[in-house]
Amino acid sequence: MLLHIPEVFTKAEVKALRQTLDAGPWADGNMTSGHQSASAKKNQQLPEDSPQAREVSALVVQALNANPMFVSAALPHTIFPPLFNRYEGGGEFGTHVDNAIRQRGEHRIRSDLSATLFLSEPEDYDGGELIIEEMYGAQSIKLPAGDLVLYPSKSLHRVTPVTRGARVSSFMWLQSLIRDDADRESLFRLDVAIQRVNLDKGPKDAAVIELTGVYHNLLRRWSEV
Ligand SMILES: O=C(O)CCC(=O)C(=O)O
Ligand SMILES: [Fe+2]
Repeated sequence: MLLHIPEVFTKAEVKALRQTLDAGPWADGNMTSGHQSASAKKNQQLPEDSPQAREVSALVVQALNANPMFVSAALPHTIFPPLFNRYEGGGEFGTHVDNAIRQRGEHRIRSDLSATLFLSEPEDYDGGELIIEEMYGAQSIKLPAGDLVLYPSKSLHRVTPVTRGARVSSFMWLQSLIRDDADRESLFRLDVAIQRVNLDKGPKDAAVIELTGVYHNLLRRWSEV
């Protein structure tokens, strides 16, 4: 499932984050690539240990953990520290699949989900669409600054050349409590449905209580903690 999560950050927050990021020591983007994706990648990244990357990375994780739609859809186990990239002057990222395992120091995660948080407004650059190949065909994603797209790490994806302006974003991987995409999507849809019934009938309604029990019992069966 591919999910658009609006307004992870407000416009004012994006502006402040961008001020920090833009002052950082941007470098060639091939520092986090696997062998195949390195040949496909033409962009810049902030070194993960730079103070700017560390500061904004922590804010991104904090905002995501406080975002109910993100938590419900991703059911995060561990979010690998978000990174930052910039494409300009024809920069692009050819078709690739993300590495299955990410390691930093002694932390190792399996990448179940990938996400891009857009930090440039779409009208400020041409190109830079994130094209994700899904079962039903390719989806082209270009979101307002502050919005995020969440997608299964197993999907082939690419970023089209940026021919005007610059596209700055935060990109990240996470391990989910639920490894299987279909199981995770079912839990998300069940949660959304429970919230709707809850709004309609209130939290003491027998159906809401029963369905909430089913949600937690499925989570208990399927989660890896
Ligand atoms: O820039 C993006 O939106 C995606 C980046 C990406 O696919 C990657 O770094 O693996
Ligand atoms: Fe990727």
